[in-house]
Amino acid sequence: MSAPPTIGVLALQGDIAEHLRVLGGLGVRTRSVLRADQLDDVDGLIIPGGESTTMSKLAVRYDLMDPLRKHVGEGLPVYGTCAGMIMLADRILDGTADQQTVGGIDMTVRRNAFGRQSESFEAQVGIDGLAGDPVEALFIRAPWVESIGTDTVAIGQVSSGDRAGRIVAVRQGSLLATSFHPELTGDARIHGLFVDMVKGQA
Ligand SMILES: NC(=O)CC[C@H](N)C(=O)O
Repeated sequence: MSAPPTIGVLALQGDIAEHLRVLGGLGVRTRSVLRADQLDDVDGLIIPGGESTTMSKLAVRYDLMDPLRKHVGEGLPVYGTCAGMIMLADRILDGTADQQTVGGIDMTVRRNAFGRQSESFEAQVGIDGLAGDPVEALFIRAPWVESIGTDTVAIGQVSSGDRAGRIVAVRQGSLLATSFHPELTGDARIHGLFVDMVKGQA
């Protein structure tokens, strides 16, 4: 049997521990990534939820922005949740003037699109390719995907209510992003999908 893959969590800011915990339950090796050279040691990377403007500033300060772009360009599988989704977007709306992203997914993402922290909510989201019930998705000052390019696949949309149809999960090649936080709701299926992507099985 081949060794389990090592999946890193970008540890600049955000809900790092929660992702490490879910990954640990899936039998992969994990490590926190804070330096560019650590990117060479991982088979996949998660960019957590948090605050994308802060994460962006810290990535620049820690000399991680260009190395992250390089690894994404070379095909490193990366999964971004919420602020992590924003970090993976080629284009953002309602960002701050100096806000940079790693990019990689051909999409336009609107920050804080679902409203303020007090308007955090849960909704059921069916994810294409995921067996079983829809995911109980938790949105916290979440972005939505305003538009996607031809190579980007919308794999999850809000199914009911006044946000029905909003794209909240996308995949483009080895990159995956969700507006919501499966690391906080105890449903490991999306992390499982990402582990399969890292293994080249999805
Ligand atoms: N829960 C989150 O990750 C919130 C994201 C945050 N609103 C941002 O713009 O970065």
